[in-house]
Amino acid sequence: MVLGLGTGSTAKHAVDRIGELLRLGKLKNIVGIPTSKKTQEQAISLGIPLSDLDHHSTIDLAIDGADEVDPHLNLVKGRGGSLLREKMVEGTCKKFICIVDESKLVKHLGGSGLAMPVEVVPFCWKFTANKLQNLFEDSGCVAKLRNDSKGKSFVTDNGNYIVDLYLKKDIGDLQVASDAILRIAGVVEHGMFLDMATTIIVAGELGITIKNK
Ligand SMILES: O=C(CO)[C@H](O)[C@H](O)COP(=O)(O)O
Repeated sequence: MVLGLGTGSTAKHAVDRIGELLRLGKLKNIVGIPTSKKTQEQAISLGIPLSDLDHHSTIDLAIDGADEVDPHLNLVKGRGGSLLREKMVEGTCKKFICIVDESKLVKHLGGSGLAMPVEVVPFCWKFTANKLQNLFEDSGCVAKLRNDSKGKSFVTDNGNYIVDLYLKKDIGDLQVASDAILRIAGVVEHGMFLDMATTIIVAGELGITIKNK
């Protein structure tokens, strides 16, 4: 079984558990495809055999967290900065299980006032950020370059920057917005994961809810 290994504080628990099941001999014949360098390091430390998309063009199952989930199981991801590799891995899997707590449930993606991440090439990033801000002018968009904890530009695993879009209103049709973002030169990928998750596991005060596509 080829398993996509997600990134973030939630996915970390799933990867730990996969490592534990392997160690106990309860899981066999699996290979993991990590969605970030951080997850790769974690998986190596747990002894999970790893590979990549060059060797496995189809993934059986991916498990990851998300920053926002709408009622149609569309997601915002990438506030942890790993959206490109996550989208490459999760875009090629037969089943994508996303685990969140109920604070991540929203009516409309991007309407929470929190960041909608876009990975951009560092070359003339201000040009790209301005284009993004202008694209969503009607939604009161402010585009900001993400900084790391030392106040320097955050650099992704792929050597790119992240521009976070802060929206005052939702951006309307998500597929139209996605296509428009991807048409801007300088954009590598965005954090809207549309129609990709097949199952959402939501942890709430009253227990666990499972939503299937
Ligand atoms: O997309 C991601 C990383 O790029 C994460 O899955 C997302 O940010 C959720 O993280 P957490 O489980 O820590 O809340």
